Amino acid sequence: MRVNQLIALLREHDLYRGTTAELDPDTDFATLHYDSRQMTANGLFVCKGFTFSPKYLQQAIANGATAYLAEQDYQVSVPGILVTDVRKALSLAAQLYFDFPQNQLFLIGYTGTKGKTTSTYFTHHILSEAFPGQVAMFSTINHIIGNQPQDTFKAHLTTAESFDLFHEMRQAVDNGQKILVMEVASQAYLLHRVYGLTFDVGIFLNISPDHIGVNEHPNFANYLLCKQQLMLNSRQCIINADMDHFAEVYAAAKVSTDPDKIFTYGVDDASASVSLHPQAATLTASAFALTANDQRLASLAADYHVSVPGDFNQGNATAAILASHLAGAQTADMQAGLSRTLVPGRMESLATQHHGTVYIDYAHDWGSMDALLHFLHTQFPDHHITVVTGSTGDKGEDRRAGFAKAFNAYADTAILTTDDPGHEDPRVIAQQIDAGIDHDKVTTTYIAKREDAIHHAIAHATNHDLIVLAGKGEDAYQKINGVNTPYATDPVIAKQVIADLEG
Ligand SMILES: CC(=O)N[C@H]1[C@@H](OP(=O)(O)OP(=O)(O)OC[C@H]2O[C@@H](n3ccc(=O)[nH]c3=O)[C@H](O)[C@@H]2O)O[C@H](CO)[C@@H](O)[C@@H]1O[C@H](C)C(=O)N[C@@H](C)C(=O)N[C@H](CCC(=O)O)C(=O)O
Ligand SMILES: Nc1ncnc2c1ncn2[C@@H]1O[C@H](COP(=O)(O)OP(=O)(O)OP(=O)(O)O)[C@@H](O)[C@H]1O
Repeated sequence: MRVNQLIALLREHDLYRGTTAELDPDTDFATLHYDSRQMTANGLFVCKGFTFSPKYLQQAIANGATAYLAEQDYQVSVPGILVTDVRKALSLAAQLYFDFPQNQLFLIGYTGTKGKTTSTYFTHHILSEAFPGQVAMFSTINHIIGNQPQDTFKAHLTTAESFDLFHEMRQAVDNGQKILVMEVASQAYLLHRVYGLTFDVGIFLNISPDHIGVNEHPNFANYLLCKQQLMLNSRQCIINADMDHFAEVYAAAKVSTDPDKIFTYGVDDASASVSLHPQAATLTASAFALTANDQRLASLAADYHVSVPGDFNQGNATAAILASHLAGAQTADMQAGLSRTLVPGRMESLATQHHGTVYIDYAHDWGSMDALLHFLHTQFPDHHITVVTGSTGDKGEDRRAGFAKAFNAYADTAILTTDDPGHEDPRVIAQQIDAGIDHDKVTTTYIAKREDAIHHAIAHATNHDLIVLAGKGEDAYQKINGVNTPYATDPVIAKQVIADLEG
């Protein structure tokens, strides 16, 4: 990466402030990195981060950095390129270093408080029907950058740091991928991980208060603003017409996108581009039909079957249908892809012979718990609903009261247990949830060990029961006092309990 090209790019974005010492304009950096431990010879080191320390720059120089990119002059032995915003500069530098891989991909990005992972999986499955072996995916669970076993690996963040994002995009392109579907967290815009990136399709699923607090968003307005950035940075937009703040999100989309390229969907909504008509829901799947109000989408008018239950998943599926259509998939691909998609830890259902149906679901805040329990309560009103859950420590304290609210509305029994307590006492977290529970409506028990809580719930259930194991999905750890303590996972434990009980 030539320094003069980098400076030109930084100037284009009005980020460049000068250098701390003379830098040969023909300097060609062999490496770029933001982690001193990864630095190698003739590299450009990027100084960024809440916990950044100048000693990292010294270490990077010792490892081969011949210049640095930063917001301040660190007065070290190598020259610095100074910028007004180093996170934006890192994103641009990464694009240049990896030769703008996004230009060789059809890019689909999902934002929303809930449903990003599920919709991303739906879209990946549909597009893989249409374009086998050519669809990359960056989700909270897995990244897929090619077709070899080593090209699928676990994610660290919902949206990766810009450098890692463009690195993986480059690998995906080199592996023959033509389309990328990815999740775009609000944090990604807050921390400029996707700065300078334009999506071919940006989808806004929904928004409800979450991720507000220390190290996240200062308030809801900032959370909404960050999420709206996806609309401002997408060539075509898809928006859920039924969500809160729809008008504001639509207005944001219109700032940069012709209304002809903004598509909406809603339940029984004749004014949306496509209208979703829910059909029969079963304990383990759901079905719906679409009608098109925008004649360009007439081919999407059809019946669809989704292998994961939940009315909210019909909305997620509709978003995926629209996004896949814009990427070139056919209706038959959508029907096949949706019927085959299972999302790890999201509405996974286990049928038993004598102990009801067990759901494993990632619901870990009020919005998701409410959506899940509302669905079960309204669709299966004759069933008894038992929820096994805790709430994470060290963050999201308002989730505790939110859980109680959802239980009061829709649950019969709550078994409070442990879920990533961090540095807090899980019993105290459970007491805080319990404090909001109306005990005339909801029978509540505390069982500290999650494995025992799951056993208790299933063992006491009959075929009249729906048991929801909420919050952990397929997480294989409990975060306790800063340590990821191994945990067998909810599905493994539930399957074992069912096998022990039923043989
Ligand atoms: C508070 C926060 O958002 N932190 C994120 C941020 O950290 P940062 O850039 O401030 O860097 P840092 O971890 O303080 O480290 C400082 C710098 O020193 C460098 N370093 C460090 C040690 C060393 O020896 N040498 C060295 O050079 C590091 O490489 C880094 O550049 O950028 C890092 C990537 O470069 C992220 O890993 C990190 O996410 C933390 C772990 C995190 O948990 N973030 C959450 C809030 C998050 O982003 N969540 C969203 C999902 C939200 C949703 O569900 O919607 C996500 O996208 O996952
Ligand atoms: N459209 C939706 N509306 C409300 N709740 C939903 C919706 N889609 C999924 N959920 C609930 O939210 C949980 C998380 O879903 P998913 O992982 O797809 O969302 P996400 O946006 O990736 O979430 P997170 O940001 O928490 O990782 C699900 O397990 C389900 O309970």
